[in-house]
Amino acid sequence: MTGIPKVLSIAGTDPSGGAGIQADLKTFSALGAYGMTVVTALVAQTTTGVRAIHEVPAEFVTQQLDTLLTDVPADAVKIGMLSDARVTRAVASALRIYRPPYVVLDPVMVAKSGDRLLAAEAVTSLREELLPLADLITPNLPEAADLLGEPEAKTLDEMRDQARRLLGLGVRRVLLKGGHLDGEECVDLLLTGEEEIELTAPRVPTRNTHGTGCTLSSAIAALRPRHEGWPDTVRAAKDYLTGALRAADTLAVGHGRGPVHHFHAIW
Ligand SMILES: Nc1ncnc2c1ncn2[C@@H]1O[C@H](COP(=O)(O)OP(=O)(O)O)[C@@H](O)[C@H]1O
Ligand SMILES: Cc1ncc(COP(=O)(O)O)c(N)n1
Repeated sequence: MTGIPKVLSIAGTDPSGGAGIQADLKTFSALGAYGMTVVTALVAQTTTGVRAIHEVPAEFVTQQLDTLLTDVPADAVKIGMLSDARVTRAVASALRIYRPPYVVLDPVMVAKSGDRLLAAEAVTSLREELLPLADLITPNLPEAADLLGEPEAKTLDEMRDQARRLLGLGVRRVLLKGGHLDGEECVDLLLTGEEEIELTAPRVPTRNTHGTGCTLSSAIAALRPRHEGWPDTVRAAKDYLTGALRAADTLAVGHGRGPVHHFHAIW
């Protein structure tokens, strides 16, 4: 495409600015995209964890989507926290109507603090209604295990097997993130149906990893309209995230797991 991509995040909030919709907008801006948002939940959270969640009614999520997308079509969409099954179905239904060219689904379930961001009973709707509409899903290891109803992968080989089984659920492409495994490198696996690609980055020695998943999925959505294909896009997005992690310790935000740092760069 030519021009500035208009990219939509459908997600929950983080007042500390490290994760959720706030992280998504920072990522879009840093990567030269025009950011738009549809809020699914207001979350009282910070670097130390989630205190409370105020859900947005599904009808109002639909109203936001209709209002926005009838005026401004999105060149790409990133989906994050959906909070419950009704919101999940509302988003699925809007995707069927508006058919954005690229849909990146980060199946957010549990915050790093351990708090649930998607009701346990909504996992079925996510799997059955939303997964088939996504061009790429970006689960971490606990999310992949939950989607498959299996124990969490502990090795790269187990990750590869689970990524293949995720494709078997009817998704087009899977980026299975390996940040939760130990090791000097953070290895993610991209399965496109045609290729299986290992994406490796040095593990940045920081505890400030709040918002890594949000940042990666947003970077993919921001970059996809201007890159050749998914492997190219995901590589560039991971490079951006690794840079943001390297810069994380220059920030001093909060008393818990601090956020990654978004800085402006030309990609
Ligand atoms: N310390 C780190 N250094 C470099 N990359 C990391 C680090 N921690 C996580 N990542 C990368 O950040 C992305 C998201 O990480 P992961 O922890 O797997 O998922 P989530 O943030 O959704 O829990 C992945 O690309 C992962 O490889
Ligand atoms: C609203 C919202 N969405 C997602 C996350 C997960 O964050 P992370 O990227 O650290 O896994 C979060 N903490 N809050």
